Amino acid sequence: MQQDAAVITIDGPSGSGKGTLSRLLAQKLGWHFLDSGAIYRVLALAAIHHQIDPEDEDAVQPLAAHLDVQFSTDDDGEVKIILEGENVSSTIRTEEVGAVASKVAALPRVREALLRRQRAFREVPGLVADGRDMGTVVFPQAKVKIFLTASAEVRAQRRFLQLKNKGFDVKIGDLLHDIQARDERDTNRATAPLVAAEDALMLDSSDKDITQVLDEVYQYAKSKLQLV
Ligand SMILES: Nc1ncnc2c1ncn2[C@@H]1O[C@H](COP(=O)(O)OP(=O)(O)OP(=O)(O)O)[C@@H](O)[C@H]1O
Ligand SMILES: Nc1ccn([C@H]2C[C@H](O)[C@@H](COP(=O)(O)O)O2)c(=O)n1
Repeated sequence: MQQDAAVITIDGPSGSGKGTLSRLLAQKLGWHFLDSGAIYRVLALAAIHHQIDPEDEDAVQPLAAHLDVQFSTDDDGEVKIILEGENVSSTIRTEEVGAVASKVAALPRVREALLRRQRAFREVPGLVADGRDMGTVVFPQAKVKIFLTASAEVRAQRRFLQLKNKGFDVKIGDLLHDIQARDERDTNRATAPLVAAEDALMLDSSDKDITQVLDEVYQYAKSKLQLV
């Protein structure tokens, strides 16, 4: 039953490695995976396509409530995202879409409209949920909560390598500026700000590679959930 499914939440700022960690952890456990940032990014792209002002709550709320999006996972574990019939899996990953996502995400009625959609990902045997408010708002009853951080400079460097490898022409100074602006907006918004849940394990990944982070979180989750 959906309500019986265990949940592990992984929250933190942009580029801290939440997505990478959550995907690997879900694979290791054989659990489902929710990339909640992708939902906000898809909504941002829909707003761009429909020429809707991302700060106009009255216009964005109905778009969020009726968002025509499907998520599917292929045999290699790759997630495919279809918005209004179009494959947007890579388009949503640009910094431009990320910045608009951060604006639509600041609107309280938009967040409310997306709650049920996110909670529907909770299925047996379990869910690893990645975002900003997974442990505080969406799944406050989760037994395992992680708040993953890294310095802004380390996150900008990681994003630089990631985007370079994808063939994007980017400057590290611009990326650092974007990351700091996004941190500021995500942390200081009134509704569901980026903040660690009181019962979250705080983990700074600045000096750890992803294998170390995964191992630490896996051991912690195993002991909290009493998995063998
Ligand atoms: N511990 C780590 N050490 C080095 N690189 C890492 C580490 N964790 C993640 N990365 C790399 O950093 C980049 C950003 O990671 P990722 O996309 O997982 O971050 P994120 O927190 O999900 O960001 P966003 O919230 O913006 O989606 C990726 O290229 C990833 O491979
Ligand atoms: N649970 C969430 C997930 C994401 N957001 C917002 C904040 C981010 O700036 C933007 C894009 O997220 P990313 O893909 O970079 O993780 O979406 C949020 O407010 N709450």
